[in-house]
Amino acid sequence: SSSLLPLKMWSTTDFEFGKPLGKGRFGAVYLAREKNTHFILAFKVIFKSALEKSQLEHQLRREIEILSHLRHPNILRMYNYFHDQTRIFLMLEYAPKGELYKELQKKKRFDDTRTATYMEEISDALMYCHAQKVIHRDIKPENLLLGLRGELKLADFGWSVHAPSLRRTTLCGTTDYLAPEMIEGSPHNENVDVWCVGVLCYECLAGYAPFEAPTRIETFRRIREVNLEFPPWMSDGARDLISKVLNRIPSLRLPLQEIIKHPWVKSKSRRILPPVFNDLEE
Ligand SMILES: CC(=O)N[C@H]1CCN(c2c(Cl)cnc3[nH]c(-c4cn(C)nc4C)nc23)C1
Repeated sequence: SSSLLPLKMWSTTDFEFGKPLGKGRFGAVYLAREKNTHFILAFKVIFKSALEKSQLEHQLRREIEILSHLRHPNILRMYNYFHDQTRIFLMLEYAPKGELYKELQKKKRFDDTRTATYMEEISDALMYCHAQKVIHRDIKPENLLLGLRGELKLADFGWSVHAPSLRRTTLCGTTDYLAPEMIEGSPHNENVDVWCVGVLCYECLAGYAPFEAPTRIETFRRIREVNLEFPPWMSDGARDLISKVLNRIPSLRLPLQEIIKHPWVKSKSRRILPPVFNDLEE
């Protein structure tokens, strides 16, 4: 059986590299193709020198440890990883339809069917993460990719690689998705993820984030007060779901299991699951 074979040690010579898909502080993500099988994947290259300067080695180790065990149709897969003298290489699933936030910028806003489908997909992915004791997956449109059938792929693994056009140019990244308990610095649990699902649902349907404000301080105040106003085009079903998820008290937020069963999600979602097939190392 394949378990008797020594685990294949990959190297860059096994691949042909294509265009950069995104660039970041630590390196870049390239399109790549395995030479023998022509298998297409995304290669994240991280420079050890940049990593050492930022003391993020432990975070990268933790992220690699977590990601290598997560297998879910709506979580971007990490097939393997290896390193050479100067760089670390993460072999990642390639998401052919790119980044959700670019799609949102293009379409301005999504309809109920598309948004409810995303809500079912991301809730299922997060239920799977929470079952593996993995929380706080920095959910925001920049960290969500789209698979072959347009399905959501949670692509977060610690620090985001920004494609050439940065979306939110605020200093420390977007504040729109921070949960109240994160702003107050109180301990956060997996319910921060549930809050982000509510913010994402609103942003997909409205075309802008629910607590957006000219300054970060005002955004923080709107978050703490859960100052929610819905655009006229937002359906009652969506307003009901968002109001039950965006609760200031983490434990009172509608749990993921209930989001998936919510009448608006049940009636509007058109989720399709990809067929399971053998992937790179099997
Ligand atoms: C948060 C983050 O990692 N952002 C980006 C950088 C490239 N990366 C990708 C990763 Cl890690 C995986 N698959 C991707 N597919 C694409 C992409 C496809 N199109 C048509 N356009 C793009 C862009 N990008 C990726 C994710």
